[in-house]
Amino acid sequence: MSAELTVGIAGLGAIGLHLARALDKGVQGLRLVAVSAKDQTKAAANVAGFASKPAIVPLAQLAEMADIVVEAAPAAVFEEVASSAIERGRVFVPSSCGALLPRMHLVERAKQTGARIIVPTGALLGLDAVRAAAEGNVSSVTIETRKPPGGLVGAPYLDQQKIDVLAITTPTMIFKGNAFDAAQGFPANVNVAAALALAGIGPERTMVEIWADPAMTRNQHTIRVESAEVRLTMTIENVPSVENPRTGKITPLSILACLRGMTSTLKVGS
Ligand SMILES: NC(=O)C1=CN([C@@H]2O[C@H](COP(=O)(O)OP(=O)(O)OC[C@H]3O[C@@H](n4cnc5c(N)ncnc54)[C@H](O)[C@@H]3O)[C@@H](O)[C@H]2O)C=CC1
Ligand SMILES: O=C([O-])CC(=O)C(=O)O
Repeated sequence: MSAELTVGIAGLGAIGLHLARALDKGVQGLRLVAVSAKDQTKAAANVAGFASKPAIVPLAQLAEMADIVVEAAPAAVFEEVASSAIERGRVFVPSSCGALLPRMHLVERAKQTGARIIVPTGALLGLDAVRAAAEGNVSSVTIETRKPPGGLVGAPYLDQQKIDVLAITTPTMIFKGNAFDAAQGFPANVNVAAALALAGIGPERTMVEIWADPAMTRNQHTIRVESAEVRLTMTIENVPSVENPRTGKITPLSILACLRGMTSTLKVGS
């Protein structure tokens, strides 16, 4: 491994811009070299004060410049970012990991090109423990997500079911099903369910409940795992980002910790 790994970031929103700023402040062994954005002028203004300005390039060019490509863009452009990184044998770090579930051929392709796909814990917690449990005999994995209604706005499932989420006045379960269907119906809201499914027993067997709760001020996720060896119950309460209330502020921090773990001498947690 070279002494320094270069990083490219697709998307400069709630996740990407925070991560870019943190990398620019200096992280041992990592150097931000390129970013992609929908609005180039805004992106140029965003990186204008950086100590080391990254190049602003089209999505597919990130993989030409960076060892690690972090995807932090809408799920609609996931495939373009993922494919270019995987074809070049890069380390691909997806935020929109719900978009990976129907594209597991990318994992097969990565085996051929030598790329790695590293799904960060993101807005969730405890995926180290879930992965450990999954080495044994797991009988069930569930996640219950509760968000303020504003954190669910725009989900295709709500349109299909004609649910006006902003009209909800009491805690209401708006979805119950498996992680695969949850990711399809809520592509910008429950990437956490996809990450949990990938860490544990897969998207068909991982069960998801999504609640719209007007009393909530945080995005809350509770994981429950039952296995022959262990019982896990874990809750995270995420402060929503100002830029995007669907996204918890912990997410760019989690990705930063994930990247740091790729170069650090001491790495804690498996
Ligand atoms: N894995 C996890 O735990 C979490 C995943 N997410 C997901 O991560 C992704 C990013 O989330 P946020 O940063 O909150 O979204 P955001 O909406 O704040 O930022 C996305 C950025 O991508 C930009 N963008 C749009 N089209 C683009 C294009 N063609 N090329 C380059 N940039 C483009 C937008 O202008 C925006 O600045 C979303 O898919 C979100 O659902 C969000 C929270 C947690
Ligand atoms: O999973 C997601 O896409 C986002 C989320 O719930 C959070 O940030 O709490």
